[in-house]
Amino acid sequence: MKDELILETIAITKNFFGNKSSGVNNITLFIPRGKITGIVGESGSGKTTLLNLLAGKMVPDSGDVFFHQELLPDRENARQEVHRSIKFLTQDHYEMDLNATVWENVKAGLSESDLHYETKKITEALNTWSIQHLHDQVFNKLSGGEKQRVTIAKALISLPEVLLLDEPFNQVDARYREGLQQDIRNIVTKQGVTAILVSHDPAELLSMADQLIVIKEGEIVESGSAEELYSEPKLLYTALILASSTQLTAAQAKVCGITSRRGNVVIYAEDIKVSKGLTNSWVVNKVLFKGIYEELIVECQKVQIRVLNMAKGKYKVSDKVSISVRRYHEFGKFTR
Ligand SMILES: Nc1ncnc2c1ncn2[C@@H]1O[C@H](COP(=O)(O)OP(=O)(O)OP(=O)(O)O)[C@@H](O)[C@H]1O
Repeated sequence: MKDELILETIAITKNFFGNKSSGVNNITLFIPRGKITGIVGESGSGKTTLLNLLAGKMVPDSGDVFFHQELLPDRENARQEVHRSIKFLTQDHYEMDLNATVWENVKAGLSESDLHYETKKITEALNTWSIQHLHDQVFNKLSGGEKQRVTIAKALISLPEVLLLDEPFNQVDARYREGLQQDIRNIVTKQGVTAILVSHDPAELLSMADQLIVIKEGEIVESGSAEELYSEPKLLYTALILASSTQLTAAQAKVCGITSRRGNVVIYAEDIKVSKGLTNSWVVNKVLFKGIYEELIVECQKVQIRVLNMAKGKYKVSDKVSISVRRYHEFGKFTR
């Protein structure tokens, strides 16, 4: 069955100061209802601009945005229902009352019909987002992560149809982050909310997004399921942005035992195995601590590659090792 679309953009362009290298260019995009769409791209590629256009916070210079197949009105003129149906969650907390308490802020997210159940609804929301103990604290005095959880609680208390998330978890510490990601997933699957997520964390996008859109210089350059794009990236840009990896020329790849006909090789850190024995022609240059695993930088004939190593402590700097490459990706010289 075909996915029902909730938001569509047809050839939208937004340039700042007439500068064609900024903003977004000619983007046509279909957002399926009840799914998480992830948007990924290097800094300045236009991700936030695209979210602003989808939220009606910016008006495109040309092209149209449709919500439920109707032209999306801009926020200034928008009917209240559209405002309530599309929630935009940023880190600047622009919709929060900085001097009001957590309780008052979350209450401000309630729709009129929910006001009868005010206490019950707010208590539930505070519990869901683990902020019940902060209910009488002033918003401005909270930590970055606490502010973010209050902002999410307010945005979701009246169950919007679409939730736009711009780097929603990057101020939240690791202890809460996974829980919040799971909560957003649950809201999407159980309540049918549609989420659009911008993040710089590939692991977050790959684990959360049903479909991924890759943006470069304001244009969509690749899209597909998270798994597809990770396993079979068509572009060098996508491979480098989605995984911890090493990019090699054909000559450098030869040192790793790879004959490349296309000229550019990318090896994901997880696809290289390091061991002691056999040729031992590689040397461990660096051991990077990454928490539950390590990344090793190993070198041979001036070629350095990045290797994911789960056996923490097994290798130290200057150790001689052998490598075997399980999988690699090849790209043409001019593949962007
Ligand atoms: N209000 C604005 N006025 C002028 N230029 C802007 C404005 N907003 C964005 N831009 C420019 O448009 C381009 C895209 O910016 P945008 O914030 O959408 O990128 P991004 O992909 O979200 O970046 P980041 O990952 O760093 O947040 C950048 O070159 C930026 O400088």
